[in-house]
Amino acid sequence: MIELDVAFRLDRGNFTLDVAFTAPGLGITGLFGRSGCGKTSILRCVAGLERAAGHCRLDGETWQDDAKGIFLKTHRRPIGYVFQEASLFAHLSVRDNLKYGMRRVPASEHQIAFDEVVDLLGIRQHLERAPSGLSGGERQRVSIARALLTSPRLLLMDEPLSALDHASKQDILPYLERLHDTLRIPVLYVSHAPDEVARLADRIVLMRDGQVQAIGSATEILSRLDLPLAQDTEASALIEGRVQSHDDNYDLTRVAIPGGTLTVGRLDQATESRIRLRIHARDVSIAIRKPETSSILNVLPARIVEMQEIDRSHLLVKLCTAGEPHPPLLARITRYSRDRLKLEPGQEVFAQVKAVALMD
Ligand SMILES: Nc1ncnc2c1ncn2[C@@H]1O[C@H](COP(=O)(O)OP(=O)(O)OP(=O)(O)O)[C@@H](O)[C@H]1O
Repeated sequence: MIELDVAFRLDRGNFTLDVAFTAPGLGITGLFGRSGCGKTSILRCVAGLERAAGHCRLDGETWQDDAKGIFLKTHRRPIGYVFQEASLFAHLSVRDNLKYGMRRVPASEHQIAFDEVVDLLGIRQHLERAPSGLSGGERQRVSIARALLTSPRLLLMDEPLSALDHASKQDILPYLERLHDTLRIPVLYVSHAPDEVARLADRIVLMRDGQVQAIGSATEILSRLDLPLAQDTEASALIEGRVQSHDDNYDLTRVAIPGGTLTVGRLDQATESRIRLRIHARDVSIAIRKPETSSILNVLPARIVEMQEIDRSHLLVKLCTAGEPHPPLLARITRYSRDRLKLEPGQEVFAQVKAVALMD
């Protein structure tokens, strides 16, 4: 199993980066934290653009090891780097920008074909255009394609969506998800947007003041009440499911999840497809008896694991659903409701889920 293994220590006067973590060789590892906590510094150290003390290995290949006096220069590390702003050559067409990336590696080492990348990122119709004529989102897709065409063994993405407006972000996210599903290249993805991390990351490294505050699967980190992602207004839980059936009459889809079924607006996915759903805390309410007369379709038996007040009127409730492996759900309710329903940890309740979003 390919694995990224890093340990960096970097002193910059009033900022010290001191981190050590491993990331799996597949999927997206989100580096998440406030501005200035050291996310970009980690990417720069992995890329060899910054020289911290420590080590950096990918799949047993050492890019840096101070103990052994090893430090590979950036151009010798098989990485693709995508920045906030697309940095394309203005005088070259999109096609030539892409070819430029490809030429950086010998043909024998090409892992991904030109056409595959072009189609994956949906940029075929732009190939002969100049970068200046593209929208921000299109330019960023070209930058990602260019990075991929260098056949990297690790893709570093530093807030690739932060310079885009909301519509362009929504436009590009499905492409990033496709990359995730299609390519077997691990990605280190820096973001300070909880929404983006929840949508894309499999694993989250949560940073604070130059250190790793927590690390774990996205499901776990998103639902930990002691961590900032759960405190956010976008707080949500991820749940894995399987498309069970489609209801043509009502245009709905039934999704089997551990311990129950969710009925959602019709999904394009074929039956038996594995999918990831996101359920916002604000869309979950709690009932102590099974509601029989509600318009809400999704009612799941669950148990209260933990509760935490988030302000004077609201609290977050962490629930676990009935079936193995008991995926967590978050519910944002009022303190008043907690007192009225006399809710407490350990109690068996029903979670009413008002809305569910498909992640991939
Ligand atoms: N070249 C530099 N010289 C000195 N200090 C720097 C340099 N680059 C960054 N810093 C400082 O190091 C700290 C970490 O910066 P870094 O860019 O890694 O944070 P970040 O989490 O990526 O922030 P952001 O989300 O704003 O990009 C900050 O306090 C920053 O001011």
